[in-house]
Amino acid sequence: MSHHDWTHGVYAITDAGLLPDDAQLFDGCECALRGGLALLQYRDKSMDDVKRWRQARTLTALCQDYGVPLIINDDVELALRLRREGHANVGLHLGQDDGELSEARQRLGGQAIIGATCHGRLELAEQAAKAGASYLAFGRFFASSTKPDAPPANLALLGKAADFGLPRAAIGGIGHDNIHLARRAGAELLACVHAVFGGEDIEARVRALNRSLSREPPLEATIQGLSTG
Ligand SMILES: Cc1ncc(COP(=O)(O)OP(=O)(O)O)c(N)n1
Ligand SMILES: Cc1ncsc1CCOP(=O)(O)O
Ligand SMILES: [Mg+2]
Repeated sequence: MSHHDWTHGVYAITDAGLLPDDAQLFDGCECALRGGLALLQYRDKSMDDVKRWRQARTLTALCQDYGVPLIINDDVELALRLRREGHANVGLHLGQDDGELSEARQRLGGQAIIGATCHGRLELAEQAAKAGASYLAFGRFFASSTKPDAPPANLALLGKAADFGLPRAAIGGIGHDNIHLARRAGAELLACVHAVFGGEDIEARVRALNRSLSREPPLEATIQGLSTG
């Protein structure tokens, strides 16, 4: 677990429409993990607490096998319950309407990974950084079939967000054709639903995304290379 670098790479997010039952969810996530993930997020908007607990618990154990953190979307109570069971690899993602980040930080402790949605707004990123966020998520950058009405954001924002000193996640329509653009603009984490889970051979899809990323080093590495080389 400790050697895993969660701050760079593909950040896969589950979708209950694309992975409609336990078997498809667990199998799809295992394939994605085999392809190489920085982070996996469990995103399920249902009110079915029994299902959510069962699925999140199994995904936690699966992620542990691969040394990858599991991020719970929206639900601090679920994340807390898993951490209290001893799953130190569980984190949380909070949007602007999902509760106070500072309170979640207090409850989950200093070690938990907590991400924050900042849409296209640097002032939200500043607030989230001050409240104890571990990473800042920006977007949507491209058209998204998963969340078409998410507020749009401009890629130039990612460069401006470097000063917060936290990993930047890009989300919204990220896929094979544009992942390099989000990386080049500064995103360390490339968050995808459809590009990972929206087709056959999930492992191959993640491997292809990783190959695109390896051809496009992080912005800071490029700048450092230019200044030293
Ligand atoms: C990595 C990442 N970034 C943004 C979001 C969106 O969070 P939110 O605005 O709360 O919207 P929902 O996902 O809850 O619909 C995310 N989940 N993950
Ligand atoms: C949850 C969320 N928030 C902004 S866009 C989005 C959905 C991302 O899904 P996709 O990668 O399929 O566009
Ligand atoms: Mg949310």
